[in-house]
Amino acid sequence: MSLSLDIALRRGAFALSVQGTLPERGVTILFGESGAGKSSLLRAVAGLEPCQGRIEFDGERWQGRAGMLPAHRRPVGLMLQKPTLFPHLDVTGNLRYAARRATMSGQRLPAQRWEEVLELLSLAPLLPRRVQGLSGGEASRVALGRALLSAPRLLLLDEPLAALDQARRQALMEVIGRVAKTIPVLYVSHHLDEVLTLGEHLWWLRDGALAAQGEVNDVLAGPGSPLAEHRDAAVVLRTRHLRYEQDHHLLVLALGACEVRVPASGPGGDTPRLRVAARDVSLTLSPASDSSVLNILPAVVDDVRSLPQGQCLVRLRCEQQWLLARLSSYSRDRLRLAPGSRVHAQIKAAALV
Ligand SMILES: Nc1ncnc2c1ncn2[C@@H]1O[C@H](COP(=O)(O)OP(=O)(O)OP(=O)(O)O)[C@@H](O)[C@H]1O
Repeated sequence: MSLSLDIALRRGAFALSVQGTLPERGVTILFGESGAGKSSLLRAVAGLEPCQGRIEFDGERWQGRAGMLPAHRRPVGLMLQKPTLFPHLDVTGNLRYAARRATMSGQRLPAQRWEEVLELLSLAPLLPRRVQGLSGGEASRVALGRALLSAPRLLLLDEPLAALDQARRQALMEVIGRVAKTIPVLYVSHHLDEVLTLGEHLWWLRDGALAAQGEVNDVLAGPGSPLAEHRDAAVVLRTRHLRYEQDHHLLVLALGACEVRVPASGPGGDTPRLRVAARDVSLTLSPASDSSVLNILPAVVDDVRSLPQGQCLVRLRCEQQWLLARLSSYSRDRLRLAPGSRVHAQIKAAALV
């Protein structure tokens, strides 16, 4: 456990009260609707928002009865919703400031770190630029670079990709995912796409309190899932790379003892996270041998939840992981689906691109 907190704050009519612990590594998405209190919570952790209660990080007390550790002494890399760069410094000056801060706080910035961050975020062409002239996306990249160069032990990001186009979003999500292999990242978002691409853990904030927290799939598929009624309800399956079938351009992944085939242009590298939308999963009682569907996985129904407009959401246990299927209530009744029913989940490979 890295960050542990039990805090409360009040701003006008809004009250925040949160108890939680963050894992030692990985991206934890702080998810919730607009006004749920995500930014307030992030700012409180950074020391920018006075609050009551306790905040500890790696055994250090940042906030407690004895007082509050000032923001500049907390080893956090912070990127706020609106990147706040120093207007009197150019991009180089902004980045060097963060690197100096790291050295002052006793962290040693490895020599190649500067080059790495410039490379990761394609910052070299921006170095001589004044910050006033930067586009929103460029300013976001500089702000993230600054956060990374401060040698943080905890990265706090408030909607860091909001100003970026899709290609840059994808690239930066990869950068953040890589950083999160070594330190914890608390990442504010209300985009399901970011949850499914990056989130290993999820803190779901509703009306100033954590409605659920845990491993991303446990929350997404859990009984009070924030997304159950969402048309894009989905889970992320953890799989292992098995092989690439060149003839059919298919990547074969292991999901427990089962194989899953996904269209791919090449063998790929990292441990694949497989996003499976509930609406792309259909169920049969026996495994179809004459179906065009490539992925047919045995599963057991855990729960069936009725949704509006004659729909239902079926939660399945499949190779020790959760899977969701969105069906019509008509199909549920026709197949007599109930907790304990043994079924076969069909997932079209084309839906997994
Ligand atoms: N100084 C303040 N005085 C009064 N209300 C405030 C103050 N600061 C924040 N609030 C209110 O607290 C609530 C939570 O704000 P916060 O910015 O933390 O939400 P959020 O989940 O980050 O929202 P968004 O996704 O829109 O950024 C909002 O209703 C906001 O209006």
